[in-house]
Amino acid sequence: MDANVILSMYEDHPTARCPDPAAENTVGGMENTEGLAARVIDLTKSFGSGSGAVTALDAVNVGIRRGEFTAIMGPSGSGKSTLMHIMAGLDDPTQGRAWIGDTEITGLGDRELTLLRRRKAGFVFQSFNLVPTLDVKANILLPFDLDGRRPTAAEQHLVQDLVYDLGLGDRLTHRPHQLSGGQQQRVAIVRALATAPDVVFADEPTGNLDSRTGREVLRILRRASEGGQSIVMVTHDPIAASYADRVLFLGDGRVVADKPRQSAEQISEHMLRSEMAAVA
Ligand SMILES: Nc1ncnc2c1ncn2[C@@H]1O[C@H](COP(=O)(O)OP(=O)(O)OP(=O)(O)O)[C@@H](O)[C@H]1O
Repeated sequence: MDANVILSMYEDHPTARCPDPAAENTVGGMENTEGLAARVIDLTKSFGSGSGAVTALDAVNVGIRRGEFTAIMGPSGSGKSTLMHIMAGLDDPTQGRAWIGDTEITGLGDRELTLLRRRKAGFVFQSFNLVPTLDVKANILLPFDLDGRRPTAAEQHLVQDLVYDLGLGDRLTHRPHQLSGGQQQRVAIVRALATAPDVVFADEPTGNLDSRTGREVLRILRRASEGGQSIVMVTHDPIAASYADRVLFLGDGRVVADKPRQSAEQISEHMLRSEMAAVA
């Protein structure tokens, strides 16, 4: 893994900005925007052009409530990762607007966006993993280092608790290549939560984990949301999604259902029904 790619999550991320978002500041289907940790309106994302063009997102409106654990589900190719990348300010929409907290990120300069991401957001993305030249401890403390500060006493406690809960205590001096995929994933999770960011974006955070560790991660994410952080998690796993307060289902680049907490059985049933509808 190229260290520059990983650092780019926290450092300047060169992207083409949405030049002049023309949409009115009315948020379809969203209540009071003050309670939202992140939101997007009329979000459209296309890749390619001409006959090869793909519409990954089609006029999506989503608000992520503060202190809520939101799961995003949907068939492969439905736009989950694209939505999360744009919400996290790691990619730009073709059209539409996006906010983290009260700050609109579409049109924001690279430097401001970097600072905002660094201070307000945490990331667990499979494609953005650990810096290979740093040991586990340094990887975990990277967001603090890049922000030019040391963790506060409370943050040190939080990190220690997370390291203990996720069984990484005896791995702090190891480099990523000396860890299993699941251990690397756990380090990424500790790093994402270490600064207690307002919003954590997690793409398949339990994907590489055995079921016991996966449950521990989900409990930790739930606990973080109960403490007031917002969690946005893309997952294919109905059991993982059953830990969330809210489940958004995407289909063909649109939000096709927005449900309050569901059991794993209800989620599986919904997924099955929508997959059958798609092939009918
Ligand atoms: N960089 C890209 N260039 C071209 N097409 C892309 C690109 N990124 C995504 N797409 C297309 O956009 C659509 C949505 O992709 P996305 O990765 O968001 O789906 P997903 O729901 O996260 O899928 P999965 O569950 O398989 O990870 C897909 O058709 C995909 O092929």
